[in-house]
Amino acid sequence: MTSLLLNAKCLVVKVGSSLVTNNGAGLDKVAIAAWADQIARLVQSGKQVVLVSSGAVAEGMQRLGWKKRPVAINELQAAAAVGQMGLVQMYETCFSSHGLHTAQILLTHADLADRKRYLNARTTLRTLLDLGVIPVINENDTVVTDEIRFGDNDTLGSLVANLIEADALVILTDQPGLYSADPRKHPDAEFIQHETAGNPALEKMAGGAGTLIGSGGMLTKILAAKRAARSGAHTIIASGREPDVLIRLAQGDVLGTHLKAGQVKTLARKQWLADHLRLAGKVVLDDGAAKALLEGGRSLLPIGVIAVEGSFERGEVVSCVNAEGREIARGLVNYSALETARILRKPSHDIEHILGYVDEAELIHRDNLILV
Ligand SMILES: Nc1ncnc2c1ncn2[C@@H]1O[C@H](COP(=O)(O)OP(=O)(O)O)[C@@H](O)[C@H]1O
Ligand SMILES: N[C@@H](CCC(=O)OP(=O)(O)O)C(=O)O
Repeated sequence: MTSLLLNAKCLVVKVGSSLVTNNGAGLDKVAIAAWADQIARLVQSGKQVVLVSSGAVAEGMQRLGWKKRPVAINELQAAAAVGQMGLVQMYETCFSSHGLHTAQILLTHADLADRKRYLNARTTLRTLLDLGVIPVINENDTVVTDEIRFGDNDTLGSLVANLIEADALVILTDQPGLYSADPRKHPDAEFIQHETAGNPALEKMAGGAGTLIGSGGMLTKILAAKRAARSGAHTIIASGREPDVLIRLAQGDVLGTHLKAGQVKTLARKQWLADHLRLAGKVVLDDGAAKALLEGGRSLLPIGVIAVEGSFERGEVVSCVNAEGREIARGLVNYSALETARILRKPSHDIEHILGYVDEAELIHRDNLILV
């Protein structure tokens, strides 16, 4: 068995807060220099690497002399703004000693939910990679609030892997990988070396964050692997403290937990639809429409919709639920919630008569729809 990184050309490497900041003690210069050194060697060997780094809040707290993580969102945002300066300074210094440029990219959920901004981010990232620059990504903590933030960078890492259609996502953390239970609480837990990403059994093994510095714990890593697998990316969860971990993985050594992407790759546009973490609204389908989507691969017509919820606009992503309320698909709507409420249960040839105009015969075209 060889490492899933052996043949990967384009990778996303994510490093967690506890690693980057030495458990909140301040930026770990030695560790950061070691990852930069490894990434530089990977780039020199022809690979493309995007770095997703946490640690802004923890480093900001350290710089401001705050002992306790604040609860107030404005204080967290202030800490992130201070800490992000330290993070990028450190990465720039470390990578420039290898003759490599770095680029700071701060993303929010809204950036990836908006199709134009999503495509802009993708083009910029690809351009940077083609130029041999190392993009250093974090969430734009200063402008996001609790309801709209990714929160943990595992999720962000998987969305970035999907965005650039990376071959692998490497999540470096403070444990050697995934165990059958949190090893901090269950020292006898078994190590998981190989699994298929998306196996529901993994979610039961994974617990929350191990320290007050990290967020999300193993569960967000397992869910990130499931998400990344949809675009064909394998995930490796490994210890960032293991010497030369990235190099050894790239040479074929099996370190950490390898979560293989089992499923067929979803088209990039459909992947973008699936990656929406928050949806603008809901349409409830009758049984016939649900069947047409699930079994016939058909578009959703207004006649198959029995109710509408939320206040979405044309072009937003909505959830399609069956009569029992279970989500079966999601897609880009051609009509707003108000318009949909007026044309639901009606045949498409009546749309013009009801609304005074017609955009499309379908409420959601099958090219803009993904089953979930
Ligand atoms: N099944 C598990 N296997 C390994 N670690 C686990 C498991 N469940 C929970 N954890 C915890 O997840 C922690 C890593 O996640 P987290 O604290 O969020 O770190 P990071 O900042 O690297 O994202 C570990 O320190 C560990 O205590
Ligand atoms: N964007 C935040 C990261 C949030 C976080 O704690 O993520 P992680 O440690 O990767 O679980 C920061 O830079 O502080």
